[in-house]
Amino acid sequence: MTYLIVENVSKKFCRNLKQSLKYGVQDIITEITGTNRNSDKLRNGEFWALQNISLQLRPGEALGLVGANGAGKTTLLRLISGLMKPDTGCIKVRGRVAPLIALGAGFNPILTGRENIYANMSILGLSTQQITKRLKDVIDFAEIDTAIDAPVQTYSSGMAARLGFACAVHIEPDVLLIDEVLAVGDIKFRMKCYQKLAQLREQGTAFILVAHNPHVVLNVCESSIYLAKGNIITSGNTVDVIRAYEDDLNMVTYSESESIMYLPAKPESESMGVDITSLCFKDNQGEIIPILISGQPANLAINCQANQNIDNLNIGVIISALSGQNERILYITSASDNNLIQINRGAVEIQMQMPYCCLLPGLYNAKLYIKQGVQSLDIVQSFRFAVKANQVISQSLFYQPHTWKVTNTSS
Ligand SMILES: Nc1ncnc2c1ncn2[C@@H]1O[C@H](COP(=O)(O)OP(=O)(O)OP(=O)(O)O)[C@@H](O)[C@H]1O
Repeated sequence: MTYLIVENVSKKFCRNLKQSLKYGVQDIITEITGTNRNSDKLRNGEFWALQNISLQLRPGEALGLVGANGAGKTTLLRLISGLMKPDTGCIKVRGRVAPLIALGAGFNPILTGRENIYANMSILGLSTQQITKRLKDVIDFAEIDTAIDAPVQTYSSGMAARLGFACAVHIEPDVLLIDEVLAVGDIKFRMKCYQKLAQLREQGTAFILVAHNPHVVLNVCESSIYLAKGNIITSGNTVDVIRAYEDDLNMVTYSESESIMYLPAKPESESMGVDITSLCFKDNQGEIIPILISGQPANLAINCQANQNIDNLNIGVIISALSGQNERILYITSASDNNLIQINRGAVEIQMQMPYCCLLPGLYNAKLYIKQGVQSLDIVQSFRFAVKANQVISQSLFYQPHTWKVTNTSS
């Protein structure tokens, strides 16, 4: 049995409002008159928000939908929920579909929470009697208490979101469409939502979960689809799909030509005796590594030109993540390693050798300095590099190289 079949579905939009309205009127006329709409062709100013999308959903199945902003995820959920019609292809749904697209957005602000429960759940297909029977469970789940008889416009966004989620899950849908909504609410309520979803799943509810955060999809869905610019890039096992998505996310702003950074030669008057000439990562064989791999060796090669023999050098490396909050991840100095460095006149390569790169997949920035005591001799503010993984490790904060060992301890 299948709850949902999406077959070769495409949807086009037009960004120009005036043109879009004109096309809308044209479409209505051709639909009424039954003439050929040519809906598989783009008209001037139109673009495909989704193209030839096919998927199936069986009872109890959880499908993750990942992709960058504008990939078409919400559009797909809107089509499945019946809020929009596809331009080509067809969507077959068996049973009741509950869209949780924008939690609380469907509420009427001047109606009370209780009135909104009736309005919302009846739109989703329940009779007044059925709603009355479930009312207490919905209010309890949403933890709204006495505020249930106050207008929804007096609710905090968290309260409205909780009420929206409570309504959707208590209609006991066959297919639940969830768009990013699990990101709302406090941790306690989020845990409750996950438990409720697991319970619904056991009862046979299937769902599609859209999330920007790959952790959420990895935790909940066995299979996933990665959408980009309206097309399916990969589908199948969530672990493989998330790996492909994360690799693309990390590489999108990084080109391998950045893997070695050359620094312009300084005029003699500006040199402090030692100048950094290039930076790159190398493997243990001395080959340049264009992209680091979590868990594999990586040696930061700092090439310098020294115009004299110098000793007592302190090399500092500060690594921060370019994704996220730009927080500092690593701060290594040769001085704190009790390893003040001595170099001879001429060209020299200093390596900061890491037997394992413990960084997670992502884009990073390294800041480097060479100091002698408090005197700064050279500094590089920004050397960008990328890290990827050979396995999915995004549920961790860093990569810990490890092996497993079993010892039989029975005598
Ligand atoms: N009603 C509309 N009219 C015109 N363009 C639209 C309309 N709705 C969506 N789009 C466009 O279609 C594309 C897909 O949008 P959609 O909202 O489905 O992406 P998304 O993957 O859900 O993105 P996000 O992660 O930012 O929510 C985008 O380029 C968007 O600007």
